[in-house]
Amino acid sequence: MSAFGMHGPGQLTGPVVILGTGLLGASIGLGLRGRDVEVYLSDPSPTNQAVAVDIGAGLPLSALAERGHDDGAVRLVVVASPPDVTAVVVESALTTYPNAVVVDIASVKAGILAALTESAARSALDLSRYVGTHPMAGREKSGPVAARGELFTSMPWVLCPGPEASPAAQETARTLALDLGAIVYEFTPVEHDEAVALVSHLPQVMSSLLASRLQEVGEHSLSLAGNGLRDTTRIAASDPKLWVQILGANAGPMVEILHGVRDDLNRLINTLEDPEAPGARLDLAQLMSEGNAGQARIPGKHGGQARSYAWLTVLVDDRPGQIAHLLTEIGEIGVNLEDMRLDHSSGQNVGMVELSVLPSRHDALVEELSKRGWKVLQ
Ligand SMILES: NC(=O)c1ccc[n+]([C@@H]2O[C@H](COP(=O)([O-])OP(=O)(O)OC[C@H]3O[C@@H](n4cnc5c(N)ncnc54)[C@H](O)[C@@H]3O)[C@@H](O)[C@H]2O)c1
Ligand SMILES: O=C(O)C(=O)C[C@]1(C(=O)O)C=C[C@@H](O)C=C1
Repeated sequence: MSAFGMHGPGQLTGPVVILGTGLLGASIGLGLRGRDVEVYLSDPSPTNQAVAVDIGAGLPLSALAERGHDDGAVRLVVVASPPDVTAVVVESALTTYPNAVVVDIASVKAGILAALTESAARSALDLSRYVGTHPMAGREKSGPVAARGELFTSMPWVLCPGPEASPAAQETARTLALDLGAIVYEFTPVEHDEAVALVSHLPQVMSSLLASRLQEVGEHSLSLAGNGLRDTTRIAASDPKLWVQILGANAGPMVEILHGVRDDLNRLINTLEDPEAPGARLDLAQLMSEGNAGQARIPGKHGGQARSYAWLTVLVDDRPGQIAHLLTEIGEIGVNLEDMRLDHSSGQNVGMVELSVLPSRHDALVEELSKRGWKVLQ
């Protein structure tokens, strides 16, 4: 596995065809249109296709011929369909667009390459033009309405070329990812599936398991929900149809990891059943510090080393223009924001803007914002 740095934007040339215009397909279309690449969109759902066109992710595929192109002119096809139909859609794209590189972006990779390899053994399928890829960027929402052109900025994008993928096809796939601002990694399909089982699929399962505990709880208890619960359950809102396919296609690596989680849960249950037993407190401390050690290993933005940021909270009146005003003032103060979260206290006309900055800039920002009349909580 290896990682590649960024190059200047806008090197990909069209026409590009995107098959599947949901969250990911429409986000890729928006990102490419932002770089003036010619993009054509197709989706079996007329509504998803029309919405993607309306938000500016590209033109309907029917416009390809109207613009004087035949199928042979298409340079790149991005397959952004659900995982279970991806191999079939890739196969048909390789046939329909004889000169195009075809990439897919499905969340699991080994099964798709295996299905295509099997088809190629029976037919004249040209897998030198196919590269499996996976942008490690998404949202808990689906469909083109949730699409964002900047979704991929500074996020990992994995290339998983099969043995037949030509160097030119791999270069096109890499250029797509880099043009959309991603950091490119190269993994084998099997390495990829094992890695995402831990860093993507386990978090989804844990979040869903946790949130499912909330189904029966009374509203009285739920009214105490704070950020701990929100932070750990955001992705429990993800699309079940997509995740049934992802988990089903990566069952082997998941089962191995879940056995380890089960062992840890058993250990915790045993400890809590007798919290006064000798060594019990030490066990709990060890569990927490093992979590600390794992969390500290998660890389920060831009694929760099893990880094901790300092947070501050600014209270803003809940009226239009306040957040824009705050951000303008932070720009004037000259501090770079690393992250931002918004929250509202129920029943109060006040919003809370949580800002994260480099620790070395924290105190100066608190002081400057306070001087300018903002209410800052640290
Ligand atoms: N959601 C994420 O966070 C995320 C992140 C990275 C990769 N992915 C992968 O991207 C792909 C798309 O996911 P999404 O989140 O955009 O889902 P989505 O449900 O938002 O969009 C999927 C789209 O594919 C269309 N579609 C269905 N059958 C099709 C077919 N045969 N041909 C072409 N299009 C078809 C659907 O109508 C829909 O518009 C999936 O393979 C998923 O694994 C998702
Ligand atoms: O941020 C989110 O909503 C995601 O969960 C995105 C996420 C992930 O990072 O695990 C989920 C699945 C995809 O295959 C890729 C990205």
